[in-house]
Amino acid sequence: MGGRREVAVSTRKLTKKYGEHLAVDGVSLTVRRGEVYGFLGPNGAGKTTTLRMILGLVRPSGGSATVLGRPAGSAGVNRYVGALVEGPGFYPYLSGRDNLRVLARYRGTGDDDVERALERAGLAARAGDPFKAYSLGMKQRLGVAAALLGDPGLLILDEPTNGLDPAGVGDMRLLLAELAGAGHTVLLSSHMLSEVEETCDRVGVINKGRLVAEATVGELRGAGGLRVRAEPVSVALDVSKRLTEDHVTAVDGVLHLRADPGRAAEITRALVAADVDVHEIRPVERSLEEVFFEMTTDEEVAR
Ligand SMILES: Nc1ncnc2c1ncn2[C@@H]1O[C@H](COP(=O)(O)OP(=O)(O)OP(=O)(O)O)[C@@H](O)[C@H]1O
Repeated sequence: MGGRREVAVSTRKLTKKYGEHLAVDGVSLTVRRGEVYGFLGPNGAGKTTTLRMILGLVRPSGGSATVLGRPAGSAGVNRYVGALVEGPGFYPYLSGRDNLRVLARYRGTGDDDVERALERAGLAARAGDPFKAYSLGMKQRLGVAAALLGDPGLLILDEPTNGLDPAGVGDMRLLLAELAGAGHTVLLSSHMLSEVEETCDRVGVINKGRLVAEATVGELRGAGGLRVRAEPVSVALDVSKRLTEDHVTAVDGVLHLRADPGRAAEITRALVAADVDVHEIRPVERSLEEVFFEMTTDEEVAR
């Protein structure tokens, strides 16, 4: 039950340091087979670096990643993985179709596969145009088409809606739904909640290199919270973090705890036991946007 065969991607305390900077800080996430998983976070949160480690393109400073039951980047595994991570090097003077044909040769697939990928990515009508004439959105579609070559079971797409207009975003949503319906697993990143909330089965939220939540969209939305005004704020923050495994943000001296509102009495007791004066503690209902904003707001900046 729930064994390795159910898991498409799993990372354990995956970490990447650039000098002293922790770009990815102990990320443990799980993508199940057949699901569309949204990896959500603001710019610079560490999404691309995490995806690159999962693909074996960047060596982790610590922790590990497993893809389809094998170590990330190990021989043979990438055959089952299609990826769009920062524009692949396309030849500017070749058409979209010919660019894909070159890649298809590497992947050991044929022209039928290229046509199917172009069709699925919504690029068939312009497949004969040179790459350099493509708009950003069309380049993005070509990147997705390239990821689809060989019909891999697992797709890893870094910001696939980047540069797409609203119609393009809608098309991408349909494509993802179609892929999921056909049994593919999709791991995609985005910095826009609205882009993942309809499409994704589950969401991992990353902020400043750390995974701050992993849940279904429904769970995130339903997740209760508590608003606490207490002094001294720094002690209240420490206690709250301890009680909620770090799921606390402080905005203007008010703490927002991602915790079951039913825990209000327990949390109050712990605060008082730490000599904190509790002025107010009450449950809060928030929209998904607020939940996301709270989880990804830089405490220091917001204060
Ligand atoms: N090769 C590198 N050398 C040094 N720092 C890096 C390198 N790659 C990424 N970083 C830093 O690591 C952090 C995370 O970057 P990353 O690109 O993974 O974030 P992201 O969530 O994908 O953001 P974006 O959506 O802007 O691409 C950033 O602070 C970035 O500046």
